[in-house]
Amino acid sequence: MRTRIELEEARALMAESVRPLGVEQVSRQEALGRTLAEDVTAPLDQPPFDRSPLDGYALRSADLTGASPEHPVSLRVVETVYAGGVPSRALGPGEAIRIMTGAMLPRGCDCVLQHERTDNGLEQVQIYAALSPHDNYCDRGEDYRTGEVLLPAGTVVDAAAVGVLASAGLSSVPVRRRPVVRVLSTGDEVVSPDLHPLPAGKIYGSNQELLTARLRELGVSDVKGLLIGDDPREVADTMAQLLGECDLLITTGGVSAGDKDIFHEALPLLGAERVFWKVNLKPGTPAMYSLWQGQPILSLSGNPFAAAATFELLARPLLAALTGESRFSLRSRTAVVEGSFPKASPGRRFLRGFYQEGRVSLTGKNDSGMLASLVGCNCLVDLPAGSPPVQEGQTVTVLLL
Ligand SMILES: Nc1nc2c(c(=O)[nH]1)N[C@H]1C(S)=C(S)[C@@H](COP(=O)(O)OP(=O)(O)OC[C@H]3O[C@@H](n4cnc5c(N)ncnc54)[C@H](O)[C@@H]3O)O[C@H]1N2
Ligand code: MOO
Repeated sequence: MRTRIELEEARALMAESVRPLGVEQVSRQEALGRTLAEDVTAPLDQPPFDRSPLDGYALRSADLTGASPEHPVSLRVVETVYAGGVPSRALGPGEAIRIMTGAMLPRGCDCVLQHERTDNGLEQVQIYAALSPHDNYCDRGEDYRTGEVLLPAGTVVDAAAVGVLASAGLSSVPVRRRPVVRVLSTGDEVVSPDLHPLPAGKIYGSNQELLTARLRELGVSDVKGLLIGDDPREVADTMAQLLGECDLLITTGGVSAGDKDIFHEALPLLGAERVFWKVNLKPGTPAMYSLWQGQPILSLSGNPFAAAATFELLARPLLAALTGESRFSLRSRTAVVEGSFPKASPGRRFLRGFYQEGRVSLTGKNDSGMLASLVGCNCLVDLPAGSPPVQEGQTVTVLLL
C-alpha cells in the first residue's frame, strides 16, 4: 500500500486500476444528459424530399417573366398537394400546382409563390410576381445529408440533440454507461437524519445524503446511501453485498488512526487490497483507495467538508476514468482573492470559495468538520504546500465544482 502520496499520484493510481464501464444503447429520451459513445451519422437526407416553405403555388420561373399586379400571368391550376401527400404528376409549362407548406414539390417546378401574391385561383390563377429559379424552394438534404456526422462522439445529449435524433428517425443511440454507486457512511455516533429526537452523543449523518445528492447532480442516477455502525465484520459483510450491485463503492468515516477507524480491519476482512492511504492534502488526508476483485472502493474521511472536498478531488476523476465522460473532470481557473485566510499551509490545502468572473471570495469557515459554509461554494481554492496566509488581491488557482 502506498501512503502519503500526492493528489496527482492518487488520481493516476485510481485511473490505471479501473476498467472503463463501456457503452450501452438507450432510447432518444433516455439519452438526455448522457455522453455519446460514438459519432451519430445521418441515415437519411433532411428534409427527405424537395419541399415548399410556403402555402401557395409551385411554379416554373420561366413562365413568370414580367409578372406584376398590373400585368399578371395566368396559369392553369392542375393539382393541389397537401403536406404529407405526393404530387401525382410533374409540372408542365403554363401550369401551376397549389401547394401547402411542408408538401413535396412536384418535378418540373423550380420556385414557389405565396398565395398572397396571386388571386388564389383554384382552376386558373393570376400570378402577380416574377420569380427567379430556386426562389422559395427547399432542397432535399439542405438541413443535413445522409452520412453527415450529426452529433460527434463525446457530445452531451441536450434537448436540441434529442430533436436532431428524432428528425433523423433514430430511436436509440450508444452512450457511455453510467456507474452504479453506493455510499456507505460508518460511525456508531451517526444516526439517520429522520430519527427524532436526536439521542445523546449522536449526530445526524449528512455525508451519505450529501454525496448521493452530489452524484445525482452530476447525472449518476443509480445511487443509494446507507448508514452503518463501527463493527468491522458487519461493515465488511455490507461492503461485500453492496459491491455485488455497484461499480463504485464510496465509504465515509473510519479511515483515520483511532480505535474505531475500522476500515484498516474491515478491508482485510473483506479481502480487499488497499492501494493507497493518506493523500497530501487538507481536508481529507486519510483518504484510502482499495480494490476488491478489481472493483474500486474509495474511502473518504468522515468529516463532512473533508468528505465533500475529497469526493470532488478523488471520486470525480475516478468517475471520469470509469465512464470516459468529461463531465466528471474538474476545470481549473486562476482567480483574484476577495477576503483572506489567516493560516499558513505547510501542506497542500483546499478552501471553499465562490468563483465569479475571475474573482474568488472565500466563503467562510473552513474547518474539516464544519458543513454549513459549504452552501454557496462553487469552487475549491487550491493552495500549494508551503503557502503563506492568503491575502486579499492574491492570485490563486481554483477548481470549479
Ligand atoms: N490521532 C489522529 N487523529 C486523527 C487524525 C490523525 O492523523 N491522527 N486525522 C484526523 C483527520 S485529518 C481527519 S480528516 C479525521 C478523519 O477521521 P475518519 O475518516 O476516521 O472519520 P471519523 O472519525 O469516522 O469521523 C470524523 C468526524 O466526522 C463525523 N462524521 C462521520 N460520519 C459522518 C456522517 N455520515 N455525517 C456527518 N458527520 C460524520 C464524525 O462524527 C467525526 O466527528 O480524523 C482526524 N483524527
Ligand atoms: O484531513 Mo482532515 O479532513 O483535515 O481533518
